[in-house]
Amino acid sequence: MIIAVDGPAASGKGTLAAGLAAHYGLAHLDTGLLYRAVGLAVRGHLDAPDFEVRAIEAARALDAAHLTNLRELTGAEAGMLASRVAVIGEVRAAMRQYQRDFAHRPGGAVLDGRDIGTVVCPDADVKLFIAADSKARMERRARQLEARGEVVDRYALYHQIEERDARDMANPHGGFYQAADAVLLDTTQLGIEAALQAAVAIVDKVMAGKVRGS
Ligand SMILES: Nc1ncnc2c1ncn2[C@@H]1O[C@H](COP(=O)(O)OP(=O)(O)OP(=O)(O)O)[C@@H](O)[C@H]1O
Ligand SMILES: Nc1ccn([C@@H]2O[C@H](COP(=O)(O)O)[C@@H](O)[C@H]2O)c(=O)n1
Repeated sequence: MIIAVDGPAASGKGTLAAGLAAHYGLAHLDTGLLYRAVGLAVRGHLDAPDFEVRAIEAARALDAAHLTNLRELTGAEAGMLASRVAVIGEVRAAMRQYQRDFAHRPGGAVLDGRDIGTVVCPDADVKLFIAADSKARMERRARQLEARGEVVDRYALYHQIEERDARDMANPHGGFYQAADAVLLDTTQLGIEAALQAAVAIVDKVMAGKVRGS
């Protein structure tokens, strides 16, 4: 079984994807980490004339060894850098096969990101699109950063999240929209456990429908 989980920044899709993977015994890939790793690899070259070339080279050279420094990868700077490299078509193309190979591994997988249900795995068995309002997402991200000792300016964080979402949605190479066959799950009013229960219920219902339809 392949489950695609897409949604905007800090909507909780990574938490849900990890929970679904544990529930169904599937492997999990947070595809945002791939873009974050490429972003960090070209940090300091944002205004250089060869920025795109460097980003494409970094994407082509990416492997699992670049995904280990989770503290740096999950920081705010990496998130902004990721959304800058994510608008480069060749960067996305370079990482597409890695994601598809992961998805099609024996035993199944859950992938979360922006374009999993639309571009990376249009053939996924179940597609979820996770939403939550901007204020809830900002508050979740603020608490996450504070829990690891960072000082948070909530006003700046809110605008960072909005700016990143706007860039992601306007990305002509991005595929960041709800797939026609994705189920929308709005978690604004749901805690982590309730959101996971709702996601499991959706997956079970979609898969039961497939069995009945086959
Ligand atoms: N339903 C929820 N209620 C409250 N907090 C939540 C909920 N879902 C996730 N969180 C918390 O919000 C923070 C962000 O969640 P998570 O990393 O899963 O989001 P994300 O959509 O994967 O973010 P990004 O794509 O920007 O990396 C985490 O600290 C997580 O524990
Ligand atoms: N499938 C994806 C995943 C991520 N991106 C870009 O990376 C940024 C960081 O992603 P997070 O999920 O870790 O927040 C995100 O803002 C996108 O620009 C992507 O394009 N496609």
